[in-house]
Amino acid sequence: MDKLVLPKEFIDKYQKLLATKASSFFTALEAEPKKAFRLNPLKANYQKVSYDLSEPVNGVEDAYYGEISGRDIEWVNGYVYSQDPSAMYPAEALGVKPGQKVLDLCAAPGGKSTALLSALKNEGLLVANEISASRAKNLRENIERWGASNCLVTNEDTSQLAKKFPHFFDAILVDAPCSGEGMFRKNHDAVTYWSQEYVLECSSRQKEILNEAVKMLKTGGSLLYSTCTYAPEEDEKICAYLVNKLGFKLVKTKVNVASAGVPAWGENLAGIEYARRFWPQDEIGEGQFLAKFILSKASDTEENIDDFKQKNKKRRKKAGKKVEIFTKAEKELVKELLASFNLPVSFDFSKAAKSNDHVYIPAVEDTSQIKVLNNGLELGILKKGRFQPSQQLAQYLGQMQQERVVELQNQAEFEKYLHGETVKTEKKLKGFVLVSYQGKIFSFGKVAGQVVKNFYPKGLRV
Ligand SMILES: C[S@@+](CC[C@H](N)C(=O)[O-])C[C@H]1O[C@@H](n2cnc3c(N)ncnc32)[C@H](O)[C@@H]1O
Repeated sequence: MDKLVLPKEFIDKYQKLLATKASSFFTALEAEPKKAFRLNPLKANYQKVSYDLSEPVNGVEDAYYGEISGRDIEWVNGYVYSQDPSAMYPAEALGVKPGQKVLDLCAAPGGKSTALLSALKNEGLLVANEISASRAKNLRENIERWGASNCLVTNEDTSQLAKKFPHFFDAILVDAPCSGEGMFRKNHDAVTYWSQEYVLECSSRQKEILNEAVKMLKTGGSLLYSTCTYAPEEDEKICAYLVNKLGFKLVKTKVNVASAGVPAWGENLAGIEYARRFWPQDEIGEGQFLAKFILSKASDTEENIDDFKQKNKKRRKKAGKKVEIFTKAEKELVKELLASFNLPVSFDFSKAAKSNDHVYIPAVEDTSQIKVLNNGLELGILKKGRFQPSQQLAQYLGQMQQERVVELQNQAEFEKYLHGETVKTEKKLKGFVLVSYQGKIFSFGKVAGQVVKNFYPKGLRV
């Protein structure tokens, strides 16, 4: 990588803000970035990976320092997620519990969503939203790999989402779009976007997003605000906005590493020292800021919330949701395939629905008025009287030990499969099987004779 060249305005700003500590900040920005990964506790035997697990990330469950590749079987089958170590702390600090209704408002590519899904343990709901359509596609793929069944992936504008879910969530993560100063060390090009005007622009956008987020949180619910920038305008000052304008209270989190929020940068707000700043000189990871809040009292009256709900009901009626018949014969086809595999105890086929020939178990029943990329667990597609299981189902079944599996014999076979080619098998099986490599299930295949036909999705092939 080329040498990091910081804008003069940036240097002057942090020289002033950090005074005697500035030189250690600038020196740390020239050091190597820290790399880490999280394991996926939703998968069977999830700690059986080929990586060195001797250096855990302090205070983050199932997280370790080290580098992984997007070609590794562990990545392909969702056993690991590569993440900046300091970016692991916001989801940890939110402290969600299985069964809660959680929103990740700015979710792509999904680092924090996958951590929230691990914490939810398949119970409750995660709505993972991303405003950019291309980034939302990537989010969907990462969530599919994780193998969870309780996630709604949406591609919505925050205000539209707020209309849909008034005071609905127990916990919300706002990992806000920001000026990205914390990215400078690992991506030198990120510097080119930086200016003080951009910092202020980001700060206004963050307030707009939070104005909508508050409408979706229950009274007493938790909000975790995070950025990957050091700028006080986007960090402590936004905390002051949340407390002074939106009715939040700053609270302590279980994260006790890194540095404290700086009172002088946040209008001397009570509790700002509970916020955490991850500086590169803290030697944990790249840049990150986090603060946790409780919503003391929703500013809308209960009447307003009821009014919201009524309007939503009317809209749904107006949209005249098309009911698609999922016939008994179709259900039997799906059940027949599922019967060949071990299913998690939480699996509940009674909720299965059909839409445009796709069979799925919804995480949210009514999704009218919002753009949905994936709702719950996609089981597969009905095609000409046949049922073809989905990639998400293969990843979900990877939560359990399975018997109907074809194990690929070597790296060359694995790469062939990822490329979309068929492979040979000696196993006396017929029809749909799970395909695994190094004991890790990552796809469906279909056996005919001694050949495993490739069902790894075209969009994922490499
Ligand atoms: C810091 S990134 C999120 C990283 C993600 N939480 C993770 O851990 O992988 C911020 C995201 O917010 C999205 N974004 C920008 N404006 C938004 C808005 N108004 N509402 C929701 N998301 C927005 C960006 O496209 C970007 O993907």
